[in-house]
Amino acid sequence: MQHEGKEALLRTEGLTRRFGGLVAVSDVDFDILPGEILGLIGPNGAGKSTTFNLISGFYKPSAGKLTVFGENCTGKSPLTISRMGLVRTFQHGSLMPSMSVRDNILLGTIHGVRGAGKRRERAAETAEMLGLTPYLSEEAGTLPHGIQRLVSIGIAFAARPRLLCLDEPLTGLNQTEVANTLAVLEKIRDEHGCSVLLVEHNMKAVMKVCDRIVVLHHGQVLASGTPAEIRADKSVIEAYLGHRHAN
Ligand SMILES: Nc1ncnc2c1ncn2[C@@H]1O[C@H](COP(=O)(O)OP(=O)(O)OP(=O)(O)O)[C@@H](O)[C@H]1O
Repeated sequence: MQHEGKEALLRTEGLTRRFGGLVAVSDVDFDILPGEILGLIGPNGAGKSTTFNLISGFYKPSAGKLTVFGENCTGKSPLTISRMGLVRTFQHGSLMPSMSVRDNILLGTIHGVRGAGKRRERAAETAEMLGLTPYLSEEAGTLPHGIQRLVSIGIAFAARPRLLCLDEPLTGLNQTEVANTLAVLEKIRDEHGCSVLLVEHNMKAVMKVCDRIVVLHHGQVLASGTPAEIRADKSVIEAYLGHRHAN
């Protein structure tokens, strides 16, 4: 499948994951295109984390196919997939709190950059890009939450992925920190052509920054389209309202 001449960076076809009798993700098809920020949203329990774990190799699919950068990656390990250029963060942070920001970012260069000098250069460039230069020598765990979240993105981006997958990077951030992080994501996309997959509950932020959005509900794709299309989609509105009423 091509989208206006663009070949997908990532494609799922019939992606399915069962946990015993529960089908967490069922027959999910979607693409991520070069240079786009794709939002993956859905009410609690919709299957977002499971999908995220499937595409980064942390879970093996029960059925279906995963293609990353044109290669069949179904059942491949997280390390193989990350070395190909799909790098992820984790919901509860991906940093080493007792290490400096510099050493944390250096962790992200281990597989992709040869030589200590080049690694330090990459870490410095990454910090500059994310506005983390003033914090390079600070112990990461002592920094404000918003800065720690950026360091987690910095570790992932230091590998210069072609596809950066972020698991709820905005949780617990204030408005200024959210705006700052969204600006960083746009910079990563605009200056490096890196695509971003954003799994996120902050709907306002998703609507603002994403080029396209895929909505999951009960483990299936309920809708996909531009933010304007998703905002106007009756089935999406019902899924979220129903969910809110259920709680
Ligand atoms: N390891 C697991 N074992 C059993 N069931 C699981 C497991 N992981 C997820 N599930 C179930 O699969 C369904 C989808 O869960 P998932 O965590 O993917 O949803 P989510 O959209 O990420 O939710 P949230 O927004 O609350 O994080 C839920 O019913 C959940 O209870």
